[in-house]
Amino acid sequence: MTPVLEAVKLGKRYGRHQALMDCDLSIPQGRVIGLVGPNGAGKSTLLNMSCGLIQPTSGTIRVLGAEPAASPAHLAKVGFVAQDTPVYADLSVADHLRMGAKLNPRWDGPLAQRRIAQIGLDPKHKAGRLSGGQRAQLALTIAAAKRPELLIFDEPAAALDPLARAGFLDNLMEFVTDLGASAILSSHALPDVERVCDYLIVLADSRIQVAGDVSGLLADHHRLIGGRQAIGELPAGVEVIRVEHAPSESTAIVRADQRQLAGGPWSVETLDLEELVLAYMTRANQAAAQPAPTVMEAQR
Ligand SMILES: Nc1ncnc2c1ncn2[C@@H]1O[C@H](COP(=O)(O)OP(=O)(O)OP(=O)(O)O)[C@@H](O)[C@H]1O
Repeated sequence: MTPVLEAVKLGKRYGRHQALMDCDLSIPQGRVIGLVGPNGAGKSTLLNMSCGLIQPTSGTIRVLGAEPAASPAHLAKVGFVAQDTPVYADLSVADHLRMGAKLNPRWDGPLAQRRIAQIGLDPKHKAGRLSGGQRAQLALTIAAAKRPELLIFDEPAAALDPLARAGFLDNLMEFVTDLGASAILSSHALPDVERVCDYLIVLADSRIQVAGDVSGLLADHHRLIGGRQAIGELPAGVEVIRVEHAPSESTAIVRADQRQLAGGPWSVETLDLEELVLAYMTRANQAAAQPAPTVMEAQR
């Protein structure tokens, strides 16, 4: 099956600043993908490129088997809700739906009307007077009524209170299920990602740190606790993501086959998604803080 998003050596440079570098991705269809990473990691850059709003400066990106925004038909297959869920302040809710119907060949009017009624939005209400939560719901409704194959959200629930956020994410999941669509959402809220996403991308320091099915990633990563020497001499093939030494014991977050770890002088524990993400973000942060090698060192 064609990947929903495929990137090869994808890069984006803004002037002298490299916002994305050497990103390789191949995401299967039908997933809810969480894109996480620290501020300035390049998440919006990747999402904007996926929608064709900005162009790569190196490498390639394909969305649903074609270049992003390759044609009007391709544009219709992708629903995008940008950061801060922008709306036209002077237009009413009903105007937004009319505009959606005009611009989108597969517009599902009944779905849009039903949703607006369900969330209690007054069609006559000016969008500029909606609360952050109502605006997010309007934007979600418009994106879903396009009946896209892929929904892309840049921090969709950032401005919402916990209850509104839970409602918004439930609605998002309903849509994804009803439409049989894939969804990519960037978020800083790791519990949200853990709740709704089955595929994870950690982006930090302009690079993909790790990507894959959440269940597979959780099965492949472990917390090892043991003596400093044992944790310092792990078997070959065990990838250490993060290690911390305390006076009494050391802890390592590792990627390894469970069998490689059996019988060692350490205890093996499972990780949750938050710990896994933080381990990769910390590693990227530490790597970025290392001074660049001198020409002599690099040549050695
Ligand atoms: N139009 C632009 N011109 C110059 N630099 C930019 C531009 N857009 C983004 N950048 C820079 O590129 C880097 C990545 O930005 P981006 O917005 O993609 O990060 P992000 O991961 O979405 O961050 P956040 O979580 O804070 O929204 C940042 O250093 C940002 O300052």
